[in-house]
Amino acid sequence: MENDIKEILITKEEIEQKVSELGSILSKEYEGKTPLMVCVLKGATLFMSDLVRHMNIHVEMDFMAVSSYGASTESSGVVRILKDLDTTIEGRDIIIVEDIIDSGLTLSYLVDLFNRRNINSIKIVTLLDKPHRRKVSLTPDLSGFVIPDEFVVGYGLDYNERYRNFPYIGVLKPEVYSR
Ligand SMILES: O=P(O)(O)OC[C@H]1O[C@H](OP(=O)(O)OP(=O)(O)O)[C@H](O)[C@@H]1O
Ligand code: HPA
Ligand SMILES: [Mg+2]
Repeated sequence: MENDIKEILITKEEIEQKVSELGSILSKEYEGKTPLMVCVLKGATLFMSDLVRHMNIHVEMDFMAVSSYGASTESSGVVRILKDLDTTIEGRDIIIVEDIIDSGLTLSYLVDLFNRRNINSIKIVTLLDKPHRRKVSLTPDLSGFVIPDEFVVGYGLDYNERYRNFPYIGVLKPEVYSR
């Protein structure tokens, strides 16, 4: 299983340190407010669950499932909503929590959707940003690591639903997805 990884890009310790920093920044930015943290399933689950434990303000959590990759390393370009929010978001301060922004298609779709629903504010926090592959212009408000144009897995990120449980971010060997 670990043989499928070409190199470790970000270690477990580096992730822990960064997530703690991001949690502190968000706690200060949202002091006195109760933001609604929206986790984009499934990739962002590990990041979200660690991030909220580094926030010392009240937060609410909700989950949205969208999918555009399937069993591929390229976005299909078609974003499908598989599960919508349970919470009414009118008037809320929304923090969208993502594991990675790649083409930007998933998030630009979600941001457009939220902006049509009378919210108070919206910010994007992502653990990883892969800016070289953007197909739409989109900049996160807060990002953990800018990474090169390689397909990565681990800490929530998958290839064909596997590798999400790896504690680090690793580059997948190309032969894994070309075989
Ligand atoms: O910027 P983009 O090119 O849109 O790519 C980023 C999105 O792709 C991945 O999700 P995916 O659709 O693979 O679903 P998953 O989170 O369940 O793996 C990832 O978790 C982001 O949500
Ligand atoms: O590099 C990636 N890895 C896993 N899932 C992804 N979804 C967009 N980019 C990636
Ligand atoms: Mg995926």
